[in-house]
Formats: sequence, C-alpha cells, structure tokens
Amino acid sequence: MAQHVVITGVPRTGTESTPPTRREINDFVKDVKPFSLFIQALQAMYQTSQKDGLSHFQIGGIHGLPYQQWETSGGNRPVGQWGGYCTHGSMLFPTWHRPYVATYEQTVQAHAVQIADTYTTSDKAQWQDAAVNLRLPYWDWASNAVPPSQVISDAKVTITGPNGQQTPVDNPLLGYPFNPIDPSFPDPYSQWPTTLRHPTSDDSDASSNVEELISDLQSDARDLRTKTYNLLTRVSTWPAFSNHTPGDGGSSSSSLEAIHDGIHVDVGADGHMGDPAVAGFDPIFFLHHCNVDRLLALWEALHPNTWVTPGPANGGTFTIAGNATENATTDLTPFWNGATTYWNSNACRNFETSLNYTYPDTENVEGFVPLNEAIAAHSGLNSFDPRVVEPYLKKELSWRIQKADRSSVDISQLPSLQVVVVALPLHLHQGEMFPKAGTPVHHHSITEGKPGGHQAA
Ligand SMILES: N[C@@H](CC1=CC(=O)C(=O)C=C1)C(=O)O
Repeated sequence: MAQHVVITGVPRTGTESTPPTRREINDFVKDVKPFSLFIQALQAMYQTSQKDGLSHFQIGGIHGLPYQQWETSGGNRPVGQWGGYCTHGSMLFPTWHRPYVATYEQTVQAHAVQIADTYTTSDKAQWQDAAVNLRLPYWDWASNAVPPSQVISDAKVTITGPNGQQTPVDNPLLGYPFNPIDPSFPDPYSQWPTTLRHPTSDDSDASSNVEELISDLQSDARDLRTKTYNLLTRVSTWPAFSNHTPGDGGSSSSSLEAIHDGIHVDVGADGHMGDPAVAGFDPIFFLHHCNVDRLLALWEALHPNTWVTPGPANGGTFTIAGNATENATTDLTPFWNGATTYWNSNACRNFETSLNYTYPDTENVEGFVPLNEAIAAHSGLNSFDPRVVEPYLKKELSWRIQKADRSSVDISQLPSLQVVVVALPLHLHQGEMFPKAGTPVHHHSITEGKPGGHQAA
C-alpha cells in the first residue's frame, strides 16, 4: 500500500469512451451543475485542514512556500537553491505543471462526486453525471484577457445546492483565506489573511484592486493573443518553446513560460500570483495553469515529433540539485504515480490516456463520406443489404491521405486516423414523404486490420 497520495488524474469510470473535456471558464460558469459542484468542491478543499496533503493549502504549497516535504517526497530540506518543487526556467516547466494541475483536478472532482451524492432533487442522477464528467476549467487569456466576473469581482456567486435551491455563497474564486497564515510566510504575506491580487497595501486590511487588475489585463490583451499565436505557429524547438531561459533561437519573451509569467504579474502585481513562492495559493493559479497545459497540448498536436530535450536544472528545486541535468525521464516530484515511482514527462505526454481529460481543441474530429452513390455506380450488386455490401467493401474499399497541394501523406504518420464504415438503415413508412433513419450499425470488420482502419479499443 502506498503511504502517499497517488496522482491518477480523475479515475476512469469504465463507461466513457473518450475522456471528458476541460472547458473554457466563460462557458463553464454558465453551466449550473458543473459550476455549482466546482464552487462547493473548492469550499470543501478550503475547509480541509491545512495539515492534510489534499487541502487547498497543501496542494498550493507544493509550488513554493512553505518549502516543506509533500507526501513523503524528498528529504527534510531543499537540495536546490529554490525551496519549492516547481521547475522554472527549465525544460521541465511545461510538463511538471501537468501532473500538478491534475492533482488539483482529481481532488476537486473527488469532492464533487461526494457532493453530488448528497443532492435530494429529482435530477440527482444528472448531478452525479456532472460530477463524473467534471474537469478543471481553463482560462483562455489569449482569447479572453479579462476573466468573467465570477473569477475576479463577484463577492457572492449563486449556486444550486443539494436541496435544489438557488443560494448565494461567498465566492471562493476570489481568493483563499489562510487558516492559519503559515508561520513560514515572510512580510507582507504574513500580514494578509487571504490571497490578494493587486493589493492596496502591505497591511492586514489590504484588499484586491480589481479595477487595476482588469486594466492591466486589458492593456495586455493584444500582446497576449499575438504572442500565443506566434508560440504555436513559429516556435518549433523544445528549448525555445518550453521555458524563459533563452535557448535554441528562442528569446526570453516568446516561450510558453515567458507568456505565462506575464499573466502571473498582470493578475498578482505585488500580490500572491506575482511571486512563485506563494502563487499556488490563489485559486486562479489553477485556471491559468490549466490553460498553460492546454497550450502545451496544442503545441504537442502541432509538433508530434518534438518533445522534452535534456537541459540544465537552472538552480534546482526541493528535490533536484542545482547543477543536475533534466530530461524526459526525470522524476516530476512530488507527483507519485505508484507506490515507489513518479510521473515523468514521457509518462504524461499522452494526457488523454494517462490523466483522463481532453480539451475542446484536441478532441476527435469526425467527418463523413457517403458511399451509397459509389456503391450503386461501381459494385454492380443491385443491393444495399449489408450482407451483400460488407464482403464487397472488405475487398474493394481503400483510402489515402492527400494534402491540399495533392501530395500524399504516409498513413503511418497519422496514427489517430480511423476509417470506419457505418450503415444507416432507412424505413419508408406508408404515407410519409421521406424515409426515417434507424440506429446506425457499425461494420468494423470492413476496415479492421488495414492501415488507418478501425482500431479495436
Ligand atoms: N516571476 C515571474 C512571474 C511569476 C512566474 C511564476 O511562475 C509564478 O508562479 C509567479 C510569478 C516574472 O517576474 O516574470
């Protein structure tokens, strides 16, 4: 038995064929069930004792302060110059944050499942379903530089509670109230009872200056969009993509980490988000990093043959020595993936299968090619009966991939391609003008075993 929390992502239920989608925050806040469950799950994590490894405080504290061991990973004190576990300025910046976000996500979702079980409404099953499918929302700051009011300014948010009543509750997305303020915190963090964005002062009665926050994000909006576009379309090596240490033709401002740094500063200014030592305590950190992970996912899709290259640890972390070399198999501590092993970059490269989530942008794309006319014209069978057509198509159906410039692409270069044949039975009822469609029937044996054909799960 493992003596520590194991990061699995949200557990698979067995009934889902593709993993559920992480959704953009503007869309997410409008969907009553996931939003209500998310808010209540955050409340539960805030109420969990700060001594518990899965409290909001302890997960947030993996990143930087209190610079302590989490879930038995590493020793009693940092081995690198930086006391937190997060890897900054290093090749591992994008991939370290992947299991980190998954840690928060699996904890939120586990609470949501328990909360959904307490609903006494007639649509309880739908609440339970919403909990099973709940994933962390991401804040796509390249499209929507200013997050919705539920994330930055609403003191109260309205949720539908377990009795079905709409209830206004204190908004946990505005900040985390420390309970207590950790004794390791230096000034001014030792003064502030809650996380702050653009704090109005260093005193204990400081508040967040939301107008200033909005104004900073608005002035950065165009820049964020252009930089993100350039990142996806022009940056093509891992050293230049991954982190803000200039490398491989990259610059200190065009990498994923550099763009992400700007958001930290825009959101936090002199508050928690602006300082890696305490940024992980602000709940917006996880919406932001969910988007950083999405950009990694998009970049992976655009550069399927490029991945983590070896590089210096740049000062190290709680567990990584400052002069170490990191690569795709370096342990992403403290994220255990078993009793004695940790996640590494290779293990979480395919996030859909390893951590059980997807993004709207990377979900399966589906297209249909009707075969009726071709079968009628070429087969000479005089029938659409599947028993007649199936053996014919097994023998004759072929496909190839061609680019817009008509050059062909080797099918083995596109492992995700799946061609399947589906028959749609039509029934013409008496007196009706058009036939009604029945249930589609798959004929997987037609394409199975051929390159790009049906792949058994
Ligand atoms: N220190 C970064 C901003 C920053 C990055 C982080 O990764 C973080 O957690 C908090 C803040 C900068 O000044 O640009």
